[in-house]
Amino acid sequence: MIQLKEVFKTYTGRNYKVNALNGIDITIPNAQYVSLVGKSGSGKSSLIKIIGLLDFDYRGEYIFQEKRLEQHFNDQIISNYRKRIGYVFQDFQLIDRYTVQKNIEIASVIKLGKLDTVAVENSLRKVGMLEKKDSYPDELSGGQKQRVAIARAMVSNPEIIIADEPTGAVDEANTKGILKLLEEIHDTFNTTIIIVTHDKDVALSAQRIIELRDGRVKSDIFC
Ligand SMILES: Nc1ncnc2c1ncn2[C@@H]1O[C@H](COP(=O)(O)OP(=O)(O)OP(=O)(O)O)[C@@H](O)[C@H]1O
Repeated sequence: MIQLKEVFKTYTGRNYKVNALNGIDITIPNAQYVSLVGKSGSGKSSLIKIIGLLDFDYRGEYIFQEKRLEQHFNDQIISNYRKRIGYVFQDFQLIDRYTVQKNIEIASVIKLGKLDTVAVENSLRKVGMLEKKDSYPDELSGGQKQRVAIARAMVSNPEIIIADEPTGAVDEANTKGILKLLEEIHDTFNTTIIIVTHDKDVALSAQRIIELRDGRVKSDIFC
């Protein structure tokens, strides 16, 4: 379970101060499939960076699987927590000069601290991309690249997948394929899925839709 209690995030610079999150209270039980929506600037990215343990500079409380996360945690502890989260990005963030397999292998080394060839093969199989393991990212369609990115997220067998606009750069047919894949992962492995989207249909594919406005939860609907 993920719990955020009264979370505030402020960006400050020499000439600016932006209150991006203004008291977020959210509980997401394990194995829930959630979409996070809201207008541009409403705080979605700020929120998933905190949930995804990519930003510790906030006020409030974050409880991750019953453990309160502390901002002074050292890198080793943080990376142990990050292993439990898989990230999927709109622009795939694959390394173009490496094959599909090598991309996943690198993630295995980073996330697991070792090359786990079985985990690499399994995650490519799960997303139906094992046959393309020797291809380079620029030989793949957008939908195929996103499948590889999902395989990369799966390599550490994460409890949570955070997907930031995963269908933002693919066409309608591939959007359906990616949503089906995320749904299968959710159903098969009980993975918690948090998907940020601007697309109403994508949002509706989730079990729950949380809408942010001005850094606050505007609505929280169970579908
Ligand atoms: N690094 C930063 N420095 C200063 N302000 C920032 C920074 N990142 C975000 N902001 C501001 O914080 C607010 C929330 O931004 P955030 O990126 O979280 O919103 P969002 O809902 O993800 O937007 P989008 O849909 O456009 O990605 C906005 O006013 C934004 O300008």
